[in-house]
Amino acid sequence: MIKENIKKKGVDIKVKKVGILGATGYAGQQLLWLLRNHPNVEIEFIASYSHGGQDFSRIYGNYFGEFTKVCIPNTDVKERLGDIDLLFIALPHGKAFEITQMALDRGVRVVDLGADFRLDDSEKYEEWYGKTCDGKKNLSEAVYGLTELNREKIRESRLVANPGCYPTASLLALIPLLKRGLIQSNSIIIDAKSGVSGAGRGSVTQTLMCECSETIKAYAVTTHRHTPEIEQEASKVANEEVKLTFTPHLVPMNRGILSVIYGDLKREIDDESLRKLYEKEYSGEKFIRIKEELPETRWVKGGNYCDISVKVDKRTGRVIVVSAIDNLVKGAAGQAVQNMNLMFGFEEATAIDFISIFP
Ligand SMILES: NC(=O)C1=CN([C@@H]2O[C@H](COP(=O)(O)OP(=O)(O)OC[C@H]3O[C@@H](n4cnc5c(N)ncnc54)[C@H](OP(=O)(O)O)[C@@H]3O)[C@@H](O)[C@H]2O)C=CC1
Ligand SMILES: CC(=O)N[C@@H](CCC(=O)OP(=O)(O)O)C(=O)O
Repeated sequence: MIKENIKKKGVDIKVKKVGILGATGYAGQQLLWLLRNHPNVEIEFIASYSHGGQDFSRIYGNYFGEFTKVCIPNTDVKERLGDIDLLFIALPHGKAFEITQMALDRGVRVVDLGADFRLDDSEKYEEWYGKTCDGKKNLSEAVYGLTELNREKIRESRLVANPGCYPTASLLALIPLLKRGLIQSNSIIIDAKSGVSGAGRGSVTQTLMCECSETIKAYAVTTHRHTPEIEQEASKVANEEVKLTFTPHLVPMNRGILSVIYGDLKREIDDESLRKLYEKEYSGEKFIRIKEELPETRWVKGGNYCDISVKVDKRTGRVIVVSAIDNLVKGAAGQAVQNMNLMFGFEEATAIDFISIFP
C-alpha cells in the first residue's frame, strides 16, 4: 500500500486514525475503499450493526486477501473512541445523535454521512424525518459539508454534516444563479434521477431486480426529505427564502445521479455568458467541471466529480441546468474524504484524485 511505501522511503508523514461506523453499508464501504488508499489515514476500526465479529472481506468479496479487518459491533464503538482522531458515521437516519455527542466529548471529530445534522431547525427535522431530534444541541455547531460552498468553515469544524446525494448535485448546479440573484427563487423545479445504490444495501423490495429493472419511476413526490435540505442551503446562498419543487426518480442503474433543474430567469442572458459565469464561479474547483456537452452519469461514475452544463431556453426565458455526480462518491464518501482532508489540513484531493471509471 501507498502508506507503507512512503514510510519505507523514510518520508515523515502525518497520519490520523479514523473509525467507520456503518462500514458495511454502501456508503461506508465506498468510504473504506477510498481511505485504504489514503497516505495519511489509518483505519483503526470498522463497525457494523449486524455483522459484528465478521471479516469484512466475507461481506464484500472484492476485498478478499487485501483487507481482512473484522467488524466490531456498533455498540463497541464508544469504548474505542479514545483510539481515533475522527469518526465517520454512515448509519440510517436518527442513529448518529448519541455517538456523535460521545465522540465530540472525547475530542474526536465527526463526519456524518447521514442526515441527522443537516437541517438547522430541529422541528423541520422532526416534521420531514418523522423522528425525534435528540441532537438539538449539536445542530448549531454542525457545518453543512458541501465542500465548495463551506470550505473555510469545514476546516475549523468538529462536526461536519455531509450533504445528501440529491442536494449535492442540485445545489452545486444552482449556486451560481442563486448567488447572483439571476433566478426567480420560487420558480425552481428539480427533476432528479438516481441509481439504486442510493437506497442503500439494506433496502429490500424496491431494489429487487424485478421491482426496479425495466422501469423508471418517480417517488416521494412533494414529500422527499431532501426538499427542506436543498431549500435551506439555497435560501442561505440567495439571501431570500427559496421554495422549490423536487421530484426524485429511481432508474435501473447501480450508481449515479442526474439532476435537471428548471427556473425562470430574472433577466435576459445567453448560454455563452451563463457558461462563462459558471466557469468563473467554479474556477480553481478541481471537482466541478463546467461542460458545453450535457453531463452524463457514465462520465462521473466512481469519481468525485460534479459535471454541470447550463442552457437558456430563449423562447420561455427559462434556464435549464444539468448536473451529474456519482451518489456514492461526490454524493457521499468522496465528499466525506474531501471534508476530512480539509479538517486535517491534508491536500484536499488526497485519495480522491482519480478519473471516473468507464465503461
Ligand atoms: N447510498 C447513498 O447513495 C448515500 C447514502 N447516504 C447516507 O449514508 C448513510 C448510510 O447509507 P447507505 O450506506 O446507503 O445504507 P446501507 O443500508 O447500505 O447501510 C446502512 C448501515 O447502517 C447499519 N445499520 C442498519 N440498521 C441499523 C440500525 N438499526 N442501527 C445501527 N446501524 C444500522 C448497517 O449495518 P449492517 O450492514 O451491519 O446491518 C450498515 O452498515 C445513510 O444515512 C444515508 O442516508 C448519503 C449519501 C448517499
Ligand atoms: C435512490 C434512493 O432511494 N435514494 C435515497 C437518497 C440517498 C441519500 O443521499 O440520502 P440521505 O443521505 O439523505 O439518506 C432516497 O431517496 O431516500
